[in-house]
Amino acid sequence: MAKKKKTNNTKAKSRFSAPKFLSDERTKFLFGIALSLFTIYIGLAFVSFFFTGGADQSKLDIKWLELITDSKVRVENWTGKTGAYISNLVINKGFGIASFSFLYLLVVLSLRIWGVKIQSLRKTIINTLLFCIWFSVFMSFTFVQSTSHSFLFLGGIHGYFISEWLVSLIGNVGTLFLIVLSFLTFITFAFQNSISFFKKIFSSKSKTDHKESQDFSKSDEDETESLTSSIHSLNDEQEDKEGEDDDELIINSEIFPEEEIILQQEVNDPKTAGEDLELKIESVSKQEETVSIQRRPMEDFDPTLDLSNYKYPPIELLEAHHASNSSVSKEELESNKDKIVETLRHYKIEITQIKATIGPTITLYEIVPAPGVRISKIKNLEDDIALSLSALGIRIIAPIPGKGTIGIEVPNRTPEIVSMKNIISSKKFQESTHALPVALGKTISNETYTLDLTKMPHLLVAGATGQGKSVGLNAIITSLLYKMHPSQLKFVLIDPKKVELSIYSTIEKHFLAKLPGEEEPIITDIHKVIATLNSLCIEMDSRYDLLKKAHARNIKEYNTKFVKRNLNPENGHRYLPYIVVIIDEFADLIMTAGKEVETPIARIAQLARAIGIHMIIATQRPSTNIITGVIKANFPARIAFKVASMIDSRTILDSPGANQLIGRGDMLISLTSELVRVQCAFVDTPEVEAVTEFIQKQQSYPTAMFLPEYVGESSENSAMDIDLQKRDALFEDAARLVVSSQQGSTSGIQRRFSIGYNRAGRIVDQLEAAGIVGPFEGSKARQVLIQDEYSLEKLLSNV
Ligand SMILES: Nc1ncnc2c1ncn2[C@@H]1O[C@H](COP(=O)(O)OP(=O)(O)OP(=O)(O)O)[C@@H](O)[C@H]1O
Repeated sequence: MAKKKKTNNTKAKSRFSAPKFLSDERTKFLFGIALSLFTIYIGLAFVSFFFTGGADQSKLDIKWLELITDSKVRVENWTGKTGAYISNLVINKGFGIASFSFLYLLVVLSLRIWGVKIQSLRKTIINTLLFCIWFSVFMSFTFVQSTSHSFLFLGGIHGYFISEWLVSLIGNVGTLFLIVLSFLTFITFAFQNSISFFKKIFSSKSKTDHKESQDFSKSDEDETESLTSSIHSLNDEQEDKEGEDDDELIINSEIFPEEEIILQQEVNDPKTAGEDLELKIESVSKQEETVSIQRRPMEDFDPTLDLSNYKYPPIELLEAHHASNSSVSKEELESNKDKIVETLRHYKIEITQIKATIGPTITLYEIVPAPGVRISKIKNLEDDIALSLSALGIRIIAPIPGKGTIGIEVPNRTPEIVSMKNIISSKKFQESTHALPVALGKTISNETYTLDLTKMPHLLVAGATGQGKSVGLNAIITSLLYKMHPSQLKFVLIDPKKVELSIYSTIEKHFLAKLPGEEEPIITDIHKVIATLNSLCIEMDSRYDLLKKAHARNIKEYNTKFVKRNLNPENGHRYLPYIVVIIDEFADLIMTAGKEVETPIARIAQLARAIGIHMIIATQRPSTNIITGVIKANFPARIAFKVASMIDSRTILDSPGANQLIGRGDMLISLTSELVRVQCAFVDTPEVEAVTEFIQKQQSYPTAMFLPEYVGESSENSAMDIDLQKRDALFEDAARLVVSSQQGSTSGIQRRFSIGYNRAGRIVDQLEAAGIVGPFEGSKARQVLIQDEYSLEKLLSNV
């Protein structure tokens, strides 16, 4: 099977790839030069033909062979006999002055060889040829009389014959109509939105006919301008699609990397069972391919333009952490294998095959039990095997999903540190096309493990204290800092412990978002946390409104439209950066504020996926009163570091396993139902500081990104302070709205009366003071205390 794939793959490659010498840089270079010179030569020949064609004509009437062999024959054309001959052939005997379009084709071709892609080649060739044919007929038909005494056929012989034939067939009027029709057909197919262009021309024309508009000429101009730009943008879109196709081809060819195929082959190799089992050691390349950091190409409208000189942090800021790395010795592997086999035999379990895959901190022994052995029997021997190996953190996976083997994970005696440097520079991370790429560490087979945060779409991180949670969060933030531009990503950092995330306060103006008027970029105070989370809910609502207005289904579509300049900033549209909310000690928040934080978090978690707000919440207390059902339901992606008990593991992952981890960054990741064991990349505080310092030194935005203002509807800001004598002008109308709809939400009033959030908030406070709505209840709408309009009117007359 694997072989088949491989041959198919190579076949596909050979079918699609050009001969090797053609892709050679030197061949391309020389070919490019040759074609450019040839283009100039032909250009000169054509131009010269206009001046010298008459004089040369008689000399060109001899046979071609004679012309080139007889050196006595001299011509006036600046490019000699060849140029004169080609010009005469292409212009006079061919397409007339329309032949100049061939020069355009040659220029496009030369540029393509030099690597400059201005248009799709196929489209250019087809359009140019069609235009050339049409134009030559048009020129012949239009100027047939005026050039009858000249040596030059403006439409060439081709145009002359076709137009003569058409005139004889359908007459002058018919030919004229046909020429106009064919021109419109050409335009319609060459430019996709030309129909709407024409429609707009006609509609604007009819409008102006009816309306005696004074600035007639101005509006017309505008119209044309916008249409031209829409034609451009459409062309660009098409180009992009074609570009995407190219990309897809490359990606497809990378779907089955060779290493993987070889690996599969090994697994499928039939292996004879024997008394003395031979240990097969899976050789997984320790050093994954690394690449120098490459940046994504810029798009039409460049959201990064404000900080166009921004430099991404260089990889040298991170450390390699090589010092303590050592590999697992053959003796260690053999001895572990013997102990596993011995323990299993002790319980009368025979195995037919055993294979070891060495990971950075653990080694996976895969065994194939003899027929008839019950898998649950092996699963129950976890403790016995751990005892015989005298190792902590043995985990048995029975069976390994999709492999048909049983896995026994045994910690290595000397674990290796997986450095962030290695992970960031890995090809997999550098070439990842994820919208929010996160590099977490290495899997058991030494592969870099990356995630797309937008797909999660929220992440729950839990683990006992000291097991690597903070390092894990730093790894996530660092990998995002290495891949994203400040205009594309903002963090909201919430850290009740006050110390863990403070390291990032220096990049406030580049990468952080906070409430307006806040001093501290990292949110530590519980009241501010509540305000920030509610403010994020407002931001979420306003983003949804923008998406609705733009007819976009998600932030990606919206931003693409914005980048293509299809959305007008004057209508409130703006480039939407992704917002990643990181809460370091979630348990603290739930303990102190309970529902007040749980509700907005759940709301964001449920709805924010499409509009680019993603949450990562971390906790060291994985108990059910912290990770509640609501939270669990909304955080399908979870990471568990080592926890104390199986119950904790179940709370986080819905299955045991996290209690058997070895700590120091050893983690289990649950995305779907499957668990993946990954060694988290290690990034030390000085490394993070170096990265943030590098960013901080660069030009920044004037402030952090401001989240929408949230009116502190906190209970302390009580209704008692409100003076009802200074009621808002909309107070009574708002009261009627609230009572008739029986909904006391600030945003409802804001929308209904098209007023700002602050004013709507003040009105709601006044309504509360007047006893029309109840007190603030988190992000839920307030209770309406007046049931009918009659009671309301009575109350209003007394206020
Ligand atoms: N990926 C890793 N590789 C190697 N060592 C690690 C890794 N992650 C953590 N460690 C070690 O474990 C120690 C504790 O890690 P960390 O501070 O991240 O734990 P924590 O779970 O955040 O603890 P707390 O909850 O108390 O903040 C680190 O100082 C480091 O020595």
